[in-house]
Amino acid sequence: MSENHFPQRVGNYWLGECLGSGYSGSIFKAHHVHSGQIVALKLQHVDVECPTNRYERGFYPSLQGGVGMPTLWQSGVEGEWDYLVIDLLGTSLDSLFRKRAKDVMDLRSVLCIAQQVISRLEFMHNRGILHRDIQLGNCVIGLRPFQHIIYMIDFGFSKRYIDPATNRHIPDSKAKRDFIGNYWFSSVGVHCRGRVPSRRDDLEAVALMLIHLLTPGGLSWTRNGVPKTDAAHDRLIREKRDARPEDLCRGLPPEFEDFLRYCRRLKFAERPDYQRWKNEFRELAVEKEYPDNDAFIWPPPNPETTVRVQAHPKPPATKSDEIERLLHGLVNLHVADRPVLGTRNINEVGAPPVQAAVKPIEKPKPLHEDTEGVIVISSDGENDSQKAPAAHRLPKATHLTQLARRVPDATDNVALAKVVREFVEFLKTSRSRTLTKEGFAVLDAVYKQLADPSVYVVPLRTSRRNNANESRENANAPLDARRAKMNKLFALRREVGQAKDNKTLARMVADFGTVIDQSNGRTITKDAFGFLDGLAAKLRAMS
Ligand SMILES: Nc1ncnc2c1ncn2[C@@H]1O[C@H](COP(=O)(O)OP(=O)(O)OP(=O)(O)O)[C@@H](O)[C@H]1O
Repeated sequence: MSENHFPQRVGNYWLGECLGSGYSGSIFKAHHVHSGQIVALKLQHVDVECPTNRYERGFYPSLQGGVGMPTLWQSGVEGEWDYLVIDLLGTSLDSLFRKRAKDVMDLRSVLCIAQQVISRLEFMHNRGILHRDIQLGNCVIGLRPFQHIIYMIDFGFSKRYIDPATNRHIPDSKAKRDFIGNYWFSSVGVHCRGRVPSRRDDLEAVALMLIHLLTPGGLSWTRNGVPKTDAAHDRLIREKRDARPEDLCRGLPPEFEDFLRYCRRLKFAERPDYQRWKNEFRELAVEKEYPDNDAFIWPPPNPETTVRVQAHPKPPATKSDEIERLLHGLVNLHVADRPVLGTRNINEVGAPPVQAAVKPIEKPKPLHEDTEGVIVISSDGENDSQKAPAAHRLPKATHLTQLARRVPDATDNVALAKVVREFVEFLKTSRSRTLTKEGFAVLDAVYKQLADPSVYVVPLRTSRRNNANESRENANAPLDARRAKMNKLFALRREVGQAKDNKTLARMVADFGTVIDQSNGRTITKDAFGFLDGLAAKLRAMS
């Protein structure tokens, strides 16, 4: 349909420049004939094959008032034109990304997109609506002063997943159905297996979109453009279906693979834990020392801090990769029952281990910093002559995970003191003061080793939902909460030297973990370091 056929005026609006055209209509900048208010007007001929304006109109009222949801100012049918008048918004993420000369988006921006888009879906889903067409072109930034907010647009494929008649979730079905969504980011379940879309699929699309932004050249099945034949579409479907999360996310912070796997494990009618994933991505941002908020700032401020991942498909494994994989496998191999530290008091400690344990093998340093699986952080500090020692330039998570794995083999207090000392030294040289989940895993392992290695212990780090409640409570008395944390850490630091046995130390480690877990930002303060230093010293003294 030629642009020349569009009317000059629709409803109370004069049409201006065309902002974009989709499958069944066009969007114009428009202004109100009386008030001059500038808006976006989505125009569709009433006879189009796919009358999405008609559907969209039905969803807007339920979405009004939500952050990042465009306001619907007017809608109707005039003559042969169906129109929606909504807020004029800014550029789509797709255009922003394409206009940029870089092949990947910076991690900070991607983490902001993750948090904001998950929030938008949480809002939509809470209103009983699925988006069903999550893609970069349907996420747009606001105009000043809302340029840091990402808006969701295009509800033409949306659907209510709560049946208004029964108030129940729509049923799953195995019946053959037409595909609704987009080629790039629609979930494997919906796109490749013909499943009925539900909340989990909106979220999986977000996961794929985030991974796409961080992958040079994008997800492999997006590289040949829109498939033009059935055969090309079938090939795309096969490629998407067969792509394993670990391959798609190789070299990315583990949160992205975890998120994709989480979405794929959700049951059809299950409510996703939006808060958990917003927290995961926020905490990753804090760990990377980005600002602790989700404001989308474009272009990214300098110096831009990026993670670069290896483009897929991965190159053939080199000899050193092979060796590294083998060694890594050996670290995880449990060939004998490991001796345990057990519950002991001062008089009992120091006995030699009853049985030789598998000696932990240090993961060899990567030969090249940009070797597969290693994140290279390019920032101002990259060429800094005061670089951290090479061992600390392993991804933080990997290093801490290795430490946690070594704890069960520390079968006497001297060995345990050595691991704790290494833990403290590592945390001290790390740029971030946040205790990550891998850091908590080290604490868990130390606690277990001190208390009773033979029983399962509840992880010290609680689920994010509890934590969110906690911070809400703390929001009423943030000063008190901070003071309580400082007092507790101060007391632990002071008392660790007086502990009489390993059980007491175990209790102190548990208290320590709980205080850090419940604090805002899970920061390791000076007293926290003091406690860990004291713990290492005490263990050595008790050997
Ligand atoms: N409110 C808005 N303000 C500014 N630009 C907009 C607005 N809504 C949409 N656009 C622009 O128009 C493009 C198409 O919009 P939209 O996706 O809503 O239309 P559509 O006809 O459903 O498109 P498609 O068929 O591609 O899904 C968007 O990618 C965006 O660039």
